[in-house]
Amino acid sequence: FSQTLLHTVVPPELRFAFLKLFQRLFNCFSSYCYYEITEIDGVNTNELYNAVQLYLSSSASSSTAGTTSSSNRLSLTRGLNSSAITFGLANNDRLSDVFNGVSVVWEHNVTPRQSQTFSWRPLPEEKRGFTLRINKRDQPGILEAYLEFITDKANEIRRKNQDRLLYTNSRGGSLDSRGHPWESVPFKHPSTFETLAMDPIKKREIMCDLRDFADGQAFYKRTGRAWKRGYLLYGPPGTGKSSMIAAMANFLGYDIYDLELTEVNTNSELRKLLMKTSSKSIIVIEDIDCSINLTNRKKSNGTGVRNDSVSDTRSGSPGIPIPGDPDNNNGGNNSITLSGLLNFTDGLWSCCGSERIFVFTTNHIDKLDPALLRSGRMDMHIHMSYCSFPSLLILLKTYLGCEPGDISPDVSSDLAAVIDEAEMTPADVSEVLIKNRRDNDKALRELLEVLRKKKTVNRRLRRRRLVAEVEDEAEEKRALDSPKEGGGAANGGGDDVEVNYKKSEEEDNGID
Ligand SMILES: Nc1ncnc2c1ncn2[C@@H]1O[C@H](COP(=O)(O)OP(=O)(O)OP(=O)(O)O)[C@@H](O)[C@H]1O
Ligand SMILES: [Mg+2]
Repeated sequence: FSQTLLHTVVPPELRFAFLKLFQRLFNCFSSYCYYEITEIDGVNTNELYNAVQLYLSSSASSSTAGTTSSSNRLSLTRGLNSSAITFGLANNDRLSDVFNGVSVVWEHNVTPRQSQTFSWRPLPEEKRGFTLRINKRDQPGILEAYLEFITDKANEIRRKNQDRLLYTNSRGGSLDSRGHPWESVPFKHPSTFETLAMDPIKKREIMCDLRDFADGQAFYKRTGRAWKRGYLLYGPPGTGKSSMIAAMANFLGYDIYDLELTEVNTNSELRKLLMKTSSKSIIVIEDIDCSINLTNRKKSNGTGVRNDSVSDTRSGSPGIPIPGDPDNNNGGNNSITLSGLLNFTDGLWSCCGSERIFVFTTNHIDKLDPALLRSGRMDMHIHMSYCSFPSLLILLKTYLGCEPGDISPDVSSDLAAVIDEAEMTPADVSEVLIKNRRDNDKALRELLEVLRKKKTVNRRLRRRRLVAEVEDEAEEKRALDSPKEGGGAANGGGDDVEVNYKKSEEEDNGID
């Protein structure tokens, strides 16, 4: 009641001035420094807040030496489908900690947000933050080292926690009440580099590359490069591109942001999504050739409809994000373009975090714009191929528990003889193995049979294609040899040019 009375009687300006004066007096006489770490810092999520929360939750749960909570009340949370339980400080609870012999106090503050008359986006209903209290005489030496310690510790906890997060932008560009455009679920894909069937040498190369990247903070700083790396995975469906991404995430302990480009309407929306990704993450765009008209680098028609016409393609100089390009700072109506995507991976905005991996996948590398493929943009092109003999050995081991020594030499050489020509994907091979996993001999017999059949079919198809090609060539030759009919040369010259132009464009696109 007294508070309501105070609010109604005392004008807000006076109340504010009084509060400020009181704070100044308090600061003069207090022997402590206070640091506020709020959950949202302007537009961005404050990574330090998350780190502190993780650090304190582990301290609170294990009640390590030196850490004491002022009350026995802790909040417990377990996310949907998550296997980890997180301890947290309850609202407005305190916890004291000791670092390098200096004691500090943390307080978790949750206050209801003042109702606002206007806001650009819905804000969370409450303001959350931690207050760190350090004695003024200890503050100069300890603060920086302590915060660094907390950040490292939080990263370690995150890594130990087996649950990675998988984020999607299925809501399009709209934000939730905490200002996040991404929705997350615990990521539990069991694929690892051990279970991934591919050439072992190539696999080792990729693993070393990933390890070098994760440990390369000093290298990237020294060379003046942004701490990010791009991988392009290409190959037919079912060769393990998505499994490879999961294996990468499990190997490095990174979260995955699965970016659905068709849900993003404008380049600025794309940029906002990028800004809201955290470091130590893999940003994935699957089937990039299907998600966007990647040859269209021109301004779209402004209706939000993508312009797929041939006449609009291949404009602009490839490879360079165009400064001042209307696409890059559009008013909100333009649909997403290639230059927007290139800026996303490569422009200045792509460096608004660090330690990030971009992975694009495609079934048709020949359909991609050279701008996307140029070196420095996608650092490594990884071909996921049909099942080879070394890949088959990995599948036999994971699905049947068969070591190479367990397979009879005859069967082994029979398999080796047909596997390449059969052109079967690891997904197809694993289907046969799963079906017969109770009986290894039967599985191998059936697999051999399927591979042989597939090899025969492939040979027949290849022969038919060859005959058709020879016939086409002969027909073309006949057409060139025979004299031109009618007087169409003067009139139809332009058409000839048009046809030739289209043909060369098809060739450019890599249609073989
Ligand atoms: N190289 C591989 N090693 C192990 N398993 C594989 C491999 N490739 C495919 N598989 C199996 O096949 C299934 C499908 O593979 P995956 O989704 O990774 O293929 P993809 O290349 O991403 O296909 P798409 O191009 O259709 O997206 C996986 O669940 C996995 O079990
Ligand atoms: Mg896939």
